[in-house]
Amino acid sequence: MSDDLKLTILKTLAAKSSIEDTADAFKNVPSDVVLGALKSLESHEMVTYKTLTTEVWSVDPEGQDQLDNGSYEARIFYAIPAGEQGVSIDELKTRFGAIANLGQGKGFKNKWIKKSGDNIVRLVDTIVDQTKVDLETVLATGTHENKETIKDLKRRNLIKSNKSYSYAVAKGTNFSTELKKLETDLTDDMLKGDAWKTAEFKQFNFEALGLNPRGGHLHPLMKVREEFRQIFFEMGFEEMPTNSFVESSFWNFDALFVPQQHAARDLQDTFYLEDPAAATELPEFWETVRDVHEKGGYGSIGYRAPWSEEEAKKLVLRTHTTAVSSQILRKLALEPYRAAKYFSIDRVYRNESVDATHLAEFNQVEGIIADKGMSLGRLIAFLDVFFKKMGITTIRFKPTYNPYTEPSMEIFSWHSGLNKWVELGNSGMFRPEMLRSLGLDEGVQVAGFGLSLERPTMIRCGIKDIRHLVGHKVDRNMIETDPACRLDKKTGKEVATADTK
Ligand SMILES: N[C@@H](Cc1ccccc1)C(=O)O
Repeated sequence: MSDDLKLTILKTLAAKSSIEDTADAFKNVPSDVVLGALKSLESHEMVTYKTLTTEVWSVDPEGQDQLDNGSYEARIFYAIPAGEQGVSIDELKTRFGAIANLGQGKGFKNKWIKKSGDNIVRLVDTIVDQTKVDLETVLATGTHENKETIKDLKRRNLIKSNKSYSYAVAKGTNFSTELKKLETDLTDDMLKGDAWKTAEFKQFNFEALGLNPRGGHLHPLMKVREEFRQIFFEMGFEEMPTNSFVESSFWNFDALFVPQQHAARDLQDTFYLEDPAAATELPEFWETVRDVHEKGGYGSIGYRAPWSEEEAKKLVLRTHTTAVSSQILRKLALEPYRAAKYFSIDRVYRNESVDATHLAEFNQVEGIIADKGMSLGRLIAFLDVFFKKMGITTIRFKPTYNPYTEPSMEIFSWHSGLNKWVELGNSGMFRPEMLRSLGLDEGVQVAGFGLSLERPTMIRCGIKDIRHLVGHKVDRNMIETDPACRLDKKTGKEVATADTK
């Protein structure tokens, strides 16, 4: 804002005590510039001002045509020869086109012309083209004293209005012809002397909008995890507590009827703890588990191989969240029977070499459904609904082997982007060797399924390398801008689905 203009305003006020209309006083200054200067002076109470609004009319192209060539009604009038014969309506239409009707209408109203059979004849000898006269007035003065005329011309789309603003200005309570420079900061220089006592400070503008703060963004894994949680809750599941990454081999393997000689227990697959290396004791029912491994039971012949208590005590970083499910099922077995659905989503560890599709630590989404009469058919139906809720509409199953489930099924989904079936997870009906030795009643069937959290997240966010989901490899730009990574906290839902990516 130029101080010059402000000074000019103040000086004009000093001389005249008020400015009636800034449009007259500052002809060449645009009104928004004047307004800026006035606002600034007003904030220091040096002036007060009132806004004056004027409506200025200008001639539209159609009005300009009538200014140049006469109004439509005048053109029609002059096209009609004097005398009783007149001219045929058809001929006027051919000569004047669309404006013939408009001109005739106005001519009838003005009593210049009348209809006679199929012809139009004159009623008067001479006319005054009032429309043209009125348009000339508007062109010259920006308005017309007759408000009805303005209305009529506007209705006929011959003129249009433009508002212009100017201001009436008077002296304010702090009026002076000098501009004070207001301080914005209290400085240590001011404090060293007496300047702070007399300094005048600029007021804070509490109306100004601040910059939008850079908010946090959810990590894609957290986002997809939240979606899964919501789906589980919607479907009546309870969340299992999963706070311990370290479990005994007993819960991670033995209670699940994984034979002690199984390849998955090898050092290549499982991280064993060094210190402490072993759990001090096994749960009270460990002998039941030992017996089913060594000798069988519940219709099974067991593995008929030696089972070592020491092996079961070894502490491991849990290789799957089923190590948590086994404990929940044991708890359930000790309570009076009830149907139950549990889920967990948490970190597991496997001794894998890391590449674009493998991490040594990743997250599992796991669900178990315990119910009398639970069946493979119900599990398939359930998984269908479950994955549909994730936007994954096409799934299919392939038989597989797990030591703790029979039958077992791998879950595949059709990935339209990759144009192939991708494996999503694993599932099955827990074996009686496991359920009965955990203490669950005969007749209680338990279905389970597990999948990685990373795979659906990669599909969802279009991430090709799983390593880009962890640590410093996470693409911050993607997290901040990819709508798939923006989670609506209320609904937990997102726009993109596996099929649209
Ligand atoms: N634990 C299995 C998943 C699973 C859970 C429950 C039943 C069947 C399979 C895995 O790690 O892949």
